[in-house]
Amino acid sequence: MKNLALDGASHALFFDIDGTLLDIAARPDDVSVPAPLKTGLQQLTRKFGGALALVSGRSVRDIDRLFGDLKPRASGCHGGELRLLPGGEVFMAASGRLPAAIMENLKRVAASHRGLLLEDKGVCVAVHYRAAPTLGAALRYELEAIIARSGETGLTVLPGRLVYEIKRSHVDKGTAVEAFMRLPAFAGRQPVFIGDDITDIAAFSAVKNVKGGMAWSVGRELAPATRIFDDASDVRAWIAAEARAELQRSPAIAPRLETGARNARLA
Ligand SMILES: O=P(O)(O)OC[C@H]1O[C@H](O[C@H]2O[C@H](CO)[C@@H](O)[C@H](O)[C@H]2O)[C@H](O)[C@@H](O)[C@@H]1O
Repeated sequence: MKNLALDGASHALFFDIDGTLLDIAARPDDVSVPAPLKTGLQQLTRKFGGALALVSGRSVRDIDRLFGDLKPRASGCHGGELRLLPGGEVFMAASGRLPAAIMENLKRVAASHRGLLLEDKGVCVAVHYRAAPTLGAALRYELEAIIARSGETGLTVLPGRLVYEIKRSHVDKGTAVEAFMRLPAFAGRQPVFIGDDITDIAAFSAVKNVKGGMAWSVGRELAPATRIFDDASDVRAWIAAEARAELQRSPAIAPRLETGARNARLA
């Protein structure tokens, strides 16, 4: 078991979701969230004084669909959405949905090639090509041409795991981490970001800009992160061990998810 020696009083924890907390699946809706992961995150939220957030490319709405009652502090759409308080309001850090003309073109492209999947997440959009991996380079070219032809500035095509994300350029996972670090629950703590993908690099850089901040990658070296975990199950095992240690430290805390979510909201 990994002994990473984090201190609940002085660190803050940020987790990417797909490939970090959850195993990669064929389609976005095929992932499953093991119940022990939810209770583990709930215990860690308590241990770290509420200084824990999920920072994802998924929308916050989708995060809540997956994690149910947990409703953690979260950023969705690669920094485009922010929920700064557990169970609180979701703020749009990016300016609204993508223009209708761009959406139409993205839908046309997705429909014209077998194996492409368009995921409309509101302030960002994903075009998945996991089922058509050979399309990667041509698809990127086509998506960038759509953005360029639209005349719309401030949009980026961000490559991820067999996916291209179309998002506003002024937000990313790094700006999301910075927003959380300004909150009282996080301020003065040393942030740790755990992620597996190149879309996490902005967040890795953001935590490394804070004195004592640490960037930990999953499954591969991803500078400026250090590879710590082998895969998502390794991350989940570490969370479970940390959660067990926290339960032993304060056994009076009821492990039921509902209770934990309420406690997290108070943190
Ligand atoms: O930033 P993350 O929390 O890691 O989210 C990144 C994207 O994850 C999802 O797509 C990826 O995972 C799918 C399920 O395993 C997989 O089928 C797909 O190929 C991956 O790209 C999600 O659908 C996206 O919206 C997220 O941006």
